[in-house]
Amino acid sequence: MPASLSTTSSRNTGNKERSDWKLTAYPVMEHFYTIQGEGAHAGQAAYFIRLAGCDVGCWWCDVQESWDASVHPEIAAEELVDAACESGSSIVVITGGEPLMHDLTALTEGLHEAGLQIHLETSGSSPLTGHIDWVTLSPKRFKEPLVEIFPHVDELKVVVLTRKDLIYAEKNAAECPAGTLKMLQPEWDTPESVPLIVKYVKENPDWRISLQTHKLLNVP
Ligand SMILES: C[S@@+](CC[C@H](N)C(=O)[O-])C[C@H]1O[C@@H](n2cnc3c(N)ncnc32)[C@H](O)[C@@H]1O
Ligand SMILES: Nc1nc2[nH]cc(C(=O)O)c2c(=O)[nH]1
Ligand code: SF4
Ligand SMILES: [Mg+2]
Repeated sequence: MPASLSTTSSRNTGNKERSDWKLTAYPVMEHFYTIQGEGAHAGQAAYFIRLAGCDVGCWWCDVQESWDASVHPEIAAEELVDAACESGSSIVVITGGEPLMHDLTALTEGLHEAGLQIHLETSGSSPLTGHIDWVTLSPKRFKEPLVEIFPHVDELKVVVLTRKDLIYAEKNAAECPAGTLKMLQPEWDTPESVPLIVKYVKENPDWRISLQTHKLLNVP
């Protein structure tokens, strides 16, 4: 294949050299148009790009089939941007897997060139790349966020199973900018966490509850 037609890898190598954004390819588990189910933008139509690969390993993760990038196809940024544009959405959510395992420079350049707003769902465990309009940080004890992400956080969303997670939520909130939206999200299969979260938010009203409403609506 001529060099001009070959795709370049999105692997997050820290290499700042940039090639044409259209040809940069990412391992993608799925991309689809749906309703944002979680957090501050819940209820808004959004195009989701779920990049494959995750090295965090949360045992309760609801998308474990995303972890192994090698079983998912590489898709060029141009195809992803075209699909997002054709959906008619004005918001694109980049999620995963752990999307920051990939250099998001090319993908975000293309999405912005198309006039789209870019939201990111991340554990913050790899370096932040690309230009993002809304950063949702969901920190994990299994692989802690890098401190460099904290100044960029718009929304902190902590998954709660037990009381320990509320302490972990406060520890992370202390690192985030003033004005960060602070969300507690029940782990889906741990309904016992709900009374704990309700009590906590009533006593600490600077926190809000985020529910995975897409699972209630039965949409992707
Ligand atoms: C699948 S993750 C992908 C993005 C990134 N790896 C992260 O963890 O933020 C997307 C969101 O779903 C949350 N999540 C994953 N499994 C969950 C579960 N079983 N219950 C509630 N939230 C969950 C994560 O904490 C994160 O906020
Ligand atoms: N509808 C819908 N909303 C979501 N918000 C965050 C999600 C994610 O997996 O990152 C997600 C998802 O998987 N589906
Ligand atoms: S960091 Fe995100 S994708 Fe990775 S295991 Fe945890 S919830 Fe799943
Ligand atoms: Mg999800």
